[in-house]
Amino acid sequence: MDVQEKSAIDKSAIAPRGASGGADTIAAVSSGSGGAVAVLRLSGPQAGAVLVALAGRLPEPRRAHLARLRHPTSGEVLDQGLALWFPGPRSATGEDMAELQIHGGRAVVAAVLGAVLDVPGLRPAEAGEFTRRAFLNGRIDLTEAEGLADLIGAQTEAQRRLAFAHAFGHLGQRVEEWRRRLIRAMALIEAGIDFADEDDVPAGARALARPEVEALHAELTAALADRRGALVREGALIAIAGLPNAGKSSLINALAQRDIAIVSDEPGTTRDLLEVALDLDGHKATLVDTAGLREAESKVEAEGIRRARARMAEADLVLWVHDVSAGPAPEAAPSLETERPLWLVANKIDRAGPAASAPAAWPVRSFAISAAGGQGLEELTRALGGFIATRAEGEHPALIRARHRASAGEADSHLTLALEQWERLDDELLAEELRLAARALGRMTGVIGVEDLLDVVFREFCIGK
Ligand SMILES: Nc1nc2c(ncn2[C@@H]2O[C@H](COP(=O)(O)OP(=O)(O)OP(=O)(O)O)[C@@H](O)[C@H]2O)c(=O)[nH]1
Ligand SMILES: [K+]
Ligand SMILES: [Mg+2]
Repeated sequence: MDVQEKSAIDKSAIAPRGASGGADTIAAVSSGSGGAVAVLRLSGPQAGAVLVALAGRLPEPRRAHLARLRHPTSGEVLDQGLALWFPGPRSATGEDMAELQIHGGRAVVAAVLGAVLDVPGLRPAEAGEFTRRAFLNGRIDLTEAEGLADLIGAQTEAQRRLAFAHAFGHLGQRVEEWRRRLIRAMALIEAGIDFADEDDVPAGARALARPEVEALHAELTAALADRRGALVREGALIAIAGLPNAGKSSLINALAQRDIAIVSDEPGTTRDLLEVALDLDGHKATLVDTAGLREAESKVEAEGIRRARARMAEADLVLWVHDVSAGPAPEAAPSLETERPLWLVANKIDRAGPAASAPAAWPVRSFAISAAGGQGLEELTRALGGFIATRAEGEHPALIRARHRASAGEADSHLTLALEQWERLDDELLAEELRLAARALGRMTGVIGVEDLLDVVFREFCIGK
């Protein structure tokens, strides 16, 4: 029986659109708009010929060469710039590639790109197509492609660091290592199937495989329990809660420095959840303003309160806002029916004076602020950034996206079943469970069965990447 999983995908089934036999040659501007220098990239079998047509000759591989760039048919000089030649397969996409660094002016870029695309057989690249070709040619795995998308989109320092590790193979290597170990365990069991009558196969092949499967199962379960990747990528969810009129909406407006929520002296102003994405001291967070918690006076308010409680139950942190001008903070932290981390934010210290601002002794962190006046907000922002940093720190987590968690979860459930039924399943069925687990892991890096996923992954890219 063949115990090796297919190690490469069937490329013909997922070749770039429009490809016939060999791929087309694609071209696009890969630099952002508006810079002094624009970078034009070409990939495909005609890249070298186009470079010769424009720059006069093929530069030495991977060396920048200053060249006059001419229109291939009219001979008109279009610009002077740097030409680079990256012969495949040792290029970013695995194909022959050319790069032109030209002046970034709109007219220059349009003229050079136009001249390139005038060459028969050349066409503009679709969004993410360079990266897609790199994946199809085995230069990167699917998790690395996602990492690149995240790196380009990273908005905070923590996201940049995570995406960088991700883009350069951290997750892919770990998952491939899991998969290889799984295939080894499967091979042991299948050896038992195929050669049961031969003497040299250890009788205890199954017994040898079990500790390895147990170890893998434990590692996968731990990776699934680790939510740090999601925390950095999606950001922390911070719910602002409290009694009506505590100043929750005032606080979200102050932290966002924008007028997001309606503030009024009427209790029960906020009904719907209001969310805003913020960069808190270099860390991404989503803040949610919620309806004040009390006995609802209307159906709409009751629904608002139900939503508030539901969102609080999911939050990484709840900020409990208390109006100190209305009396001292409650002696004990309010029961939220959930066990989320909770900080006390004593608000309106401008009104009550510093004496009243000292919050009651809660077993949590507390802050004294004025959402309206701005006091204490800087300290609160820094503490929130620190909270996210602490929760997200440590070695780079394995599972970052929902897609990764789904694959790992599927693998995990096959391993759980295999271990539970270990003695009852015959060799063939046991090996099948392990094979299904290996397949689920293979989908994460894209070595198998990812045709349906490619559009989802590569859609995130911009043109030229
Ligand atoms: N003096 C003072 N007033 C404040 C402060 N923060 C909020 N307020 C006032 O308190 C009142 C209620 O503020 P909101 O932000 O609407 O309170 P809320 O908690 O969102 O109220 P609901 O949405 O009704 O639950 C408004 O009149 C605000 O102007 C503060 O720091 N100092
Ligand atoms: K209010
Ligand atoms: Mg409000």
